[in-house]
Amino acid sequence: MRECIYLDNNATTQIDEEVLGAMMPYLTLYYGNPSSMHTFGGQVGRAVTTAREQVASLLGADASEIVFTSCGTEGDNAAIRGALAAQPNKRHIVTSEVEHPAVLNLCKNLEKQGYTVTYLSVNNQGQLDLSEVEASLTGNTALVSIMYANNETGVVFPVEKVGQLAKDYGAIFHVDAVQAVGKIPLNMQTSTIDLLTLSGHKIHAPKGIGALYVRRGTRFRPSMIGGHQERGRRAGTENVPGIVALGKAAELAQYHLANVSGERQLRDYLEQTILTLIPNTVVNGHPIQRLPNTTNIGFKYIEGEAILLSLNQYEICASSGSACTSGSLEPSHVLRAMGLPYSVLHGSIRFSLSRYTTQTQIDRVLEVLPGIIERLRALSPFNSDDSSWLQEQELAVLAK
Ligand SMILES: Cc1ncc(COP(=O)(O)O)c(C=O)c1O
Ligand code: FES
Repeated sequence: MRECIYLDNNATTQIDEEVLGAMMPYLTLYYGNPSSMHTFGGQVGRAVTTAREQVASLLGADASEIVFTSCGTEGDNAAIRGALAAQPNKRHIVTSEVEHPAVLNLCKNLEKQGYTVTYLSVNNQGQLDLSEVEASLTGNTALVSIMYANNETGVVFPVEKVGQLAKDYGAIFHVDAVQAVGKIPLNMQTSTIDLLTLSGHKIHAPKGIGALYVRRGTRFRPSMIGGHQERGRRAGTENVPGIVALGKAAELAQYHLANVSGERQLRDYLEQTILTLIPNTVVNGHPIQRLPNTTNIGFKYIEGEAILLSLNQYEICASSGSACTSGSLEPSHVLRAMGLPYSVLHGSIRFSLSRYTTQTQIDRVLEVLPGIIERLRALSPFNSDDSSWLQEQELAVLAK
């Protein structure tokens, strides 16, 4: 297996060694079913209880409010479908144009089933307009679903202000916090959030495990029907090793939250040096209201995919847009919603750091990147905003 300088942590993260150590015995020795009556199963049940407490503690929630799921996508689906099913007479949903496909495509699907969906716009720094949020709400709004932080730009939404508005109109408030958990301190005790999604593989646990926070008293119907697991909120024999891993990852995330300033400093150093060394570069997203680990940079007049391939030759992993849309060569829906010009839309790269990122790694990126950009720009068919080809492309994007 090849190793790389891994700056794609918003796509997925390395499993922490302690997390792996914690889950291993539950793949081998302790294979009992947590619902079994015998002691062998019972000890496994206790491990699930501990993990539930660890996840609850990271969120400032009660353990009874945590439902384990298979991933962030399942959490988003369960939250949205569960909140809608519990309020069959309300047929309106409010979300944003920049959500992850787990929310966006589900909402598009729900429109076909007769729901009306308002997709809130963002400005050119990726921010919501609170007056637009308020204007969108009605007594028929069943649910407001917005992300805490954007996976592509790292822009953080004013979640509590949106939640307050949702409450004023009697709507259930769901937050996709897949990118925020472990990067921003969260406390459900003082929050307006009713339902919150998180995913293990973004916080150094394995893929295939996640959790949904369901505030006590929230109207919610389960999507997965079967046994009594997760207090009837998500049937199916528990993914015990995954759950134990998520619990440990949550405990470690809570510990590391105190040190995110180191990550932020490295991110700022990377970003500032790129902006200084390389002409015609811009940061996409609000400069301050952003996750500490993410920078999305537009390198004007070149294709992001070409930059990625060149970085890959130096064993540097970054990304353009989100993992699930990259490969399609369609410009990112998030950057498009921000109304960025064509030259930036196509030449944007996301670097996302983790607690494992080192100064040496960032220095290596800064050593090779200016040369890559210079070479690619020399080959580019358009290298200024006045090129007629570029102007045609701008018009084509606007027409879409
Ligand atoms: C904001 C956001 N929501 C949801 C998901 C989906 O999570 P999972 O990959 O665990 O299904 C992701 C992962 O890319 C994400 O970034
Ligand atoms: S599934 Fe990860 S970015 Fe979309």
